[in-house]
Amino acid sequence: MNQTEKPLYQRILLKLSGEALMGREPYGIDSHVLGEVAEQVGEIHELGVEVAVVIGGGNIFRGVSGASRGMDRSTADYMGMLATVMNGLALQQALEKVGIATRVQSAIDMKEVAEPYIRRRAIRHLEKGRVVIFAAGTGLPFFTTDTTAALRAIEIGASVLMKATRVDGVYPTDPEKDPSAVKFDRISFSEVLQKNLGVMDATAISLARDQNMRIIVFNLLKKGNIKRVILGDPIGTVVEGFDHVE
Ligand SMILES: Nc1ncnc2c1ncn2[C@@H]1O[C@H](COP(=O)(O)OP(=O)(O)OP(=O)(O)O)[C@@H](O)[C@H]1O
Ligand SMILES: O=c1ccn([C@@H]2O[C@H](COP(=O)(O)O)[C@@H](O)[C@H]2O)c(=O)[nH]1
Repeated sequence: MNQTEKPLYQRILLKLSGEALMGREPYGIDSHVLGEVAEQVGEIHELGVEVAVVIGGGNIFRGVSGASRGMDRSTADYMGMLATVMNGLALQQALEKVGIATRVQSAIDMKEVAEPYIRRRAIRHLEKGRVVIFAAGTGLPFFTTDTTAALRAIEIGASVLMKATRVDGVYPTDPEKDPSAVKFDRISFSEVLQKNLGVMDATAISLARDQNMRIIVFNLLKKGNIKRVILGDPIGTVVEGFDHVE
C-alpha cells in the first residue's frame, strides 16, 4: 500500500447498479465491465477499507416492469430479488478471480448458494477482510436495492453509502434524458426529496436522512472512481443532511 494514500472511510457500503453491469450488452452482465468493477473493488480493499456491497438487478429484471405487463407485483418483485442474487454470485466470482475473499449473504433463504443475512456475522466477515455481498434486497417486495443499501449501511455502521451508477452524480433532471443538465456537487436529503430527483427512491433517501447516512453518487464506469471517492477526491455528488447547518 502507498503510505500517502489514506482512505477517508474505513467501512463502506457500495451500491452497484445492476444496469451499469450491462455495459454495452442489451441485457445481463458484460463480463468485461464486471472484471473492471472487481479490479476497482480490489484497489480499495488493498487500502484496508472494509467493503460491503449491495447489488441491483435492473440488468435482469425489475418488479415494476413485470407488473406493467400484468404480473402480480409481489411475484414480480420476488423475481427482481432473485435477479440480484444472480448478480451477486457473478460479482463474487469476479472478486475471487482477483484474489479477494468474499461471502454472499441473502435476505431470502437459499442455503445451497448463499449464507443467510445475519448482521453480526456480516460485520465479523468485514473485520476479517472479506467483502460481503448482500443479495436479494431486503427480502421484501415493494422495496428497491437502493433502500436495501441505505438499510444495510446503517445496520453495519458504514461511514458512507457509495452509490456507483451510470451517471456522474445527481442532476436537476435525468442526465440520460437531458444532457444539458448541470450536476450538483452537494445537495441535501430534503432537497432531493422536495425536487423528486429520480436518482434514488424516496424511501432510501428518507431512511438515509433519518439516520444521517451520507451518500455519494458517482460514475462506476470511469476507471479508478471508487478509489477516488475513498481518497476524498471531489467527484460525484454528496447527498447529506446539511439543511440546518448552512
Ligand atoms: N436527477 C437525476 N440525477 C441523476 N440521475 C438520475 C436523475 N433522475 C433519474 N436518474 C437516473 O437514475 C439512474 C441511476 O440509478 P441506477 O441506474 O443506479 O438505478 P438503480 O435503479 O439503482 O439501478 P439498478 O436497478 O440497475 O441497480 C441513472 O442512470 C439516471 O439516468
Ligand atoms: O428489497 C427489495 C429489493 C429489490 N426488489 C425487487 O428487485 C428488483 C431489482 O432491484 P433494483 O433496486 O431495481 O435494482 C426491483 O425492481 C424489485 O422488483 C424488491 O422487491 N425488494
